[in-house]
Amino acid sequence: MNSTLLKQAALSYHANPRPGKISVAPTKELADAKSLTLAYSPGVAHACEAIAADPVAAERLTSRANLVAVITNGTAVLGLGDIGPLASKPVMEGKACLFKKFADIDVFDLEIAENDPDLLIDTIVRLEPTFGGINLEDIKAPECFYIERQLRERMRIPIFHDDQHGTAIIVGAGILNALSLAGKDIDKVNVAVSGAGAAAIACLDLLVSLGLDRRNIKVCDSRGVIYRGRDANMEPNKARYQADTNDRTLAEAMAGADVFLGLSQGGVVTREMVARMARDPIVFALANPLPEILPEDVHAIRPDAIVATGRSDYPNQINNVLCFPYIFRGALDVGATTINEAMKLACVNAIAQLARQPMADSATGESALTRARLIPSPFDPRLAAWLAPAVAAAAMASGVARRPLTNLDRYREGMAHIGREAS
Ligand SMILES: NC(=O)C1=CN([C@@H]2O[C@H](COP(=O)(O)OP(=O)(O)OC[C@H]3O[C@@H](n4cnc5c(N)ncnc54)[C@H](OP(=O)(O)O)[C@@H]3O)[C@@H](O)[C@H]2O)C=CC1
Ligand SMILES: CC(=O)C(=O)O
Ligand SMILES: [Mg+2]
Repeated sequence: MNSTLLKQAALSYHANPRPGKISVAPTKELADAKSLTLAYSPGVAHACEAIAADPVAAERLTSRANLVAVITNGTAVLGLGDIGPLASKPVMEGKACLFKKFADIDVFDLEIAENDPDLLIDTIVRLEPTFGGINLEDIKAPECFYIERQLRERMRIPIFHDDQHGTAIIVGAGILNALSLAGKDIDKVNVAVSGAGAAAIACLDLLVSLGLDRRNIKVCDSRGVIYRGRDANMEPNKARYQADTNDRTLAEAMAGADVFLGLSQGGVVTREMVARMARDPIVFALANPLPEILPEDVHAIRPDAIVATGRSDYPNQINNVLCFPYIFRGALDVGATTINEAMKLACVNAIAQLARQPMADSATGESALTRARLIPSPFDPRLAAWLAPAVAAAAMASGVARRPLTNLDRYREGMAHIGREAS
C-alpha cells in the first residue's frame, strides 16, 4: 500500500464506525431490578466489606487481577518524539487492543500530562488499588530508567517498561536465531547501534547477559559515537556503553560490524553503510513507524543480509507485541509481585524456541526458522501456550508468585485456547 493510501486507510480505521479502538463492556448480567440489586446498591456493599476485611478478596470480587494500566506521558511516542500525552492516545489504545486480543487482558490506557519524573511517579503509585500491573509506554530516556526503578521499589505489582524490556526480549530472541542462521557466535560478533535511549540500552543489557562482549559494541546517539571521554558528565546509562574507539560516526561504527541494531529514527542508515558490514550482516532497523533503512534498500546492496523491522508489512517483524501480552498473562496468572530477570529470560528462550518448531501445518516437519522468519508471526496461535506458561513457571521457580499454579499442563491448555481464539 502506498503512503497516501495507508494514511487514508489508517485514519478511516481509527474514525469508523465509532471513534477510537477500545470500549469497556460489562461482564455480568444486568437486565432487571434483581441483577441491579446485586451489581450496585445494596448488594455491592457486601463485596466492598469483604475487601475491606481482606484485601486479597479484591482478586475474586473485582476485575483488578486482570486489569493492566498502559501509562505514558507522551515524551517518546514511537519514533515521533515528544508529541505529548493526547497525541499518544492512538498508540496506547492500540496497546490496549493487543493486550485484549492476544492475551485476554483488560487495559485502561492512561495518558498523563506530567513531565516531572517525581510527580509522575507519585501519580502512578497512587493507582495501585486499581490495577494488577503497570505497562509503562513511550516515556523517554533517561527519565524512564529512574521512573521504572522508583515504581518497582514502591509498588507491589508488576511494573514493566515495554519499550525497554518487551523490545529487549524480542530482540534477544531474534538476534539469537539470526546468529544461528549466519553461523556466528554471540560472544564474537561486533555490534553497531543507532540510538541510546530506553529501547537500545535495555536491548544491550539483555544481549550482554546473553553473552555479547561489551568491548564489541559501538553505540551512537543523536551526536554520533559515544566514545570514552566524549562528555564530562555523561548520562550513566550511556556511560556504561562508551567505547574505546576512534570512530565518530555511525558510518564508521558500522564498517565491519556483524550486527546493526537501530532503535533511533527513520532513515539514518544508507545503503553505503550497509555495504561495508561483515558477511551475512544482521540488520535490525527497528525505529517506528519508519525504520532506519528499508529492507528493499538493504537487500539491493547486500543479498546476504538478514533483515528485520518493527513493521507488520515486511517479513521479520521485531516488535514488542510478541512479548508484552504474554509476559503479563503469565505474571498475572500466578499473582507475581514483579517481572524479574528469570521471567524475561524464560520469555526470550520461549520465543526463540517457538520459531524453531515446525509450523503446525507443516507437511515436512522441518524447522520453520528461515532468514525471512526469524521469530513467530504475531498471529501465531501457539504464542500464548508457549510464552505465558514459561513466564509463570519462571515466576514460581524464582519465588515471586503469590498464587502458584498447581497444574501447569492444564494452564497450558487454557492458554492454547486463548491463542486459537486470537488467531
Ligand atoms: N520495534 C519495536 O518493538 C520498538 C521500536 N522502538 C523504536 O525505537 C526508537 C527509540 O525509542 P525509545 O528508545 O523508546 O526512545 P528514546 O527517546 O528513549 O530514545 C531515542 C534515542 O534515539 C537517539 N536518536 C535520535 N535521533 C538519532 C539519530 N539521528 N541518530 C542516532 N540516534 C538518534 C536519541 O539520541 P539522544 O540520546 O542523543 O537524544 C536517543 O538515544 C523509536 O523509533 C521507537 O519507535 C522502540 C520500542 C520498541
Ligand atoms: C513498538 C513500540 O513500542 C514503539 O515503537 O515504541
Ligand atoms: Mg513504545
